[in-house]
Amino acid sequence: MGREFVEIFDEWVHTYDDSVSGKDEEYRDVFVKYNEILQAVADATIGPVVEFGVGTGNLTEKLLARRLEVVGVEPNEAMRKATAEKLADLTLIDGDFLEFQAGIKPQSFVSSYAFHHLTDAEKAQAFKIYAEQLPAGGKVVFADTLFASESAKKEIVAFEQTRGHANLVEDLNREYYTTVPVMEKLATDAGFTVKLSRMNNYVFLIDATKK
Ligand SMILES: C[S@@+](CC[C@H](N)C(=O)[O-])C[C@H]1O[C@@H](n2cnc3c(N)ncnc32)[C@H](O)[C@@H]1O
Repeated sequence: MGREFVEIFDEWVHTYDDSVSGKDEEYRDVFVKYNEILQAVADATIGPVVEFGVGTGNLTEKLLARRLEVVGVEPNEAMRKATAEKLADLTLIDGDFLEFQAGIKPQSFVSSYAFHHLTDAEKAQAFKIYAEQLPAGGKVVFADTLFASESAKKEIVAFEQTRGHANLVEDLNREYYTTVPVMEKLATDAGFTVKLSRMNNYVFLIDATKK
């Protein structure tokens, strides 16, 4: 579920690691401090952990470096193949934020740069699923683009338009980037205490702990 954007990554898989390292001018601001952002997610995680939207495995590597038990969930076949080549021992399954058979009892659900593929209604559903599966003290740690408000989003989209970043503008309009107050409410309503911290001009760290 929420898989409507999966095919975009059939192409992007070939250049994704260039994008995150700042070589794609349009996305440079989105990926500012990429490695620190992923490290912040990994540092806030307790294992065993289910990671959604693994992509090319960059967050996974940081989780494994902490010696956490990880099950990767990735709906795009080309991304699964790229990550399996890098991390041969990783348990990596086809699935998504809402439908996954991880086969472990996780203490955390984590993700970076992917939760915006879900509508806000699907995000609410996801938090409920995680609340049911986690013990008290269990974590949801996501890094993703969020906007302070709908008007802040409009201003940023207009700014990117003026500087000719048409692909980024299309992405921001097409996918389900939500706001800080909405994300706080979705997590709180599902039974989490949530802390949001700004990581760059786009990305926030969402650190939620089950009550
Ligand atoms: C922008 S990439 C992020 C990759 C990696 N996590 C990172 O931080 O670089 C988004 C990833 O989410 C995956 N994805 C798309 N829809 C998804 C869904 N509904 N559930 C889980 N992952 C999804 C894509 O296939 C892609 O690998």
